[in-house]
Amino acid sequence: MTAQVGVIMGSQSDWETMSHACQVLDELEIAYEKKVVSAHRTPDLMFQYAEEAEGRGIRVIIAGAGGAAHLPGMVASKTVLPVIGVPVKSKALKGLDSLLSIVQMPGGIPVATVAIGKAGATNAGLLAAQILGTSDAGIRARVQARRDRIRDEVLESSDNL
Ligand SMILES: Nc1c(C(=O)O)ncn1[C@@H]1O[C@H](COP(=O)(O)O)[C@@H](O)[C@H]1O
Repeated sequence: MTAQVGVIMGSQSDWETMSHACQVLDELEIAYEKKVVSAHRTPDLMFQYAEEAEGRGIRVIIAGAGGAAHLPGMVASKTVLPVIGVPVKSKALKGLDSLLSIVQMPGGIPVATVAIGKAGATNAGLLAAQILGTSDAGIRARVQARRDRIRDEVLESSDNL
């Protein structure tokens, strides 16, 4: 199946976080590709990836990076596909640096920024699914079923107090 979501990250060390986005996509039966691409360390590959993604059938890009997290914004500058930025938790500043680097885009080039770390990566997977779901009833139904399951788990959690 052709990948509809491109999951990219600045370093292999981001995988622990970004794997949570991929888990959601697996769960919702959405085809994706995953790759290490860095604005800083592999700038030519980054531009090539951003320029070629749409032509390969990618519809949404999830980009995770930590520290001076320029990857999501730079990718967004080279494609009109929606880019979801995941701030990876950094050691020195606990991801606040990543968050601010990703969220404070100049007007005109948006990056949809989620929360720092695992919850953000999970939500990035869900947001990508919801974007694809606007034109795919099957994905919409699977997202709704996941919501229903979470609701039921929360309602049942009172029984274990
Ligand atoms: N922020 C970026 C970019 C980028 O934005 O292009 N490339 C790598 N990195 C980040 O550097 C951190 C440390 O990377 P290493 O663990 O490889 O030293 C990672 O969180 C990565 O996302």
